[in-house]
Amino acid sequence: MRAGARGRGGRQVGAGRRRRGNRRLGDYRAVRPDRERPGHRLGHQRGRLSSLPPGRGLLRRDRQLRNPPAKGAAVNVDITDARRSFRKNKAVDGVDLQLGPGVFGLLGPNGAGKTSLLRMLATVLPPSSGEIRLLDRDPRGAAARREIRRRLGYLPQNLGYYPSFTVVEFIEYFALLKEMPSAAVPKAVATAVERVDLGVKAKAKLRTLSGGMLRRVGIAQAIVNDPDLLLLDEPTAGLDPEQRVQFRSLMRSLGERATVIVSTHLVEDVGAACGEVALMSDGKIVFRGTPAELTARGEGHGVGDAPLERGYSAVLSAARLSGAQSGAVSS
Ligand SMILES: Nc1ncnc2c1ncn2[C@@H]1O[C@H](COP(=O)(O)OP(=O)(O)OP(=O)(O)O)[C@@H](O)[C@H]1O
Repeated sequence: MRAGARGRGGRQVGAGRRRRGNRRLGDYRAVRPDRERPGHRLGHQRGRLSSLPPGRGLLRRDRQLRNPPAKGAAVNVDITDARRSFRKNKAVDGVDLQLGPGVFGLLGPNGAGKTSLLRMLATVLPPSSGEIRLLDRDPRGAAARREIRRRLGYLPQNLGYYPSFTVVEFIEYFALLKEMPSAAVPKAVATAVERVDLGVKAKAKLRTLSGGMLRRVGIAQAIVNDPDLLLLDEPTAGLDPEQRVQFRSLMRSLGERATVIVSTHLVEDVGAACGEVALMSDGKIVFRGTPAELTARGEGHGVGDAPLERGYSAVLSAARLSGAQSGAVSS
């Protein structure tokens, strides 16, 4: 741990900021889902890729994909028939998921519903219907939600940054939002900074950092409280290859104790870091298994340069065909 990562900004984050920050992190009741997308709007924003509309056809709900965690393991995520619509658009359309510790990859094309699912798990987007239990608590209760948020780490797709904050100040700010004991904050911040390999930039202002470095600051704020449930929405976007390799190793080590869910478009990240993977299409989970099982689905008929990409494209094509057929039957 480097001395440079010790915070001087903790005292600068006053109660007023903390109250405001809590609201911005997403109040279940205050969410205006039809108007607003990201949960965080703390400062200047980096652009978001616009989502394409979902493909045609919907698959039937796939209950046999349920695969409970090993007996005796903590069930940190337990969701049954979770749905979230934005007007007529079914962003999440009947998802069942039970997850214990480990690294779980979430794959799927643009608009498949990955971010919406993660936002529900992050308690910033209430489901339209269905049951969600996180860390053995029901997030509909205010006290339970607060406890979940203390033990949660969330890197949204678009995290806003205060440009004039230093790296340490920013991560400290999130540590305080997560209600960590103030005495524990400086060490936790220093550890998080080191884990994302930003020790040399600890005192740098955020406005001076590159996009990839900012993403690493985002990862650091997500892990500062050593969360039991870590949700990462495209964490490796903008990271260089060396940093991506380091990040995968960080995920594997975090996943030994916590439940880590990573939404990504990079199938190599899934192959290298995830014990299990789910593929979403049109709001549904259309595949769940190990990366090796996904690879096997592409043998002989997938499209792509890498074996895992062929598995991905084969499952997706089958799901789209099945969705189109069920759409044709019902119409
Ligand atoms: N706040 C919102 N208001 C209206 N529609 C939304 C909102 N959030 C998501 N959607 C829609 O829900 C669907 C799922 O979007 P979501 O962002 O969850 O997908 P995704 O799989 O994360 O996509 P990407 O890979 O492009 O990030 C899309 O059709 C999207 O346009």
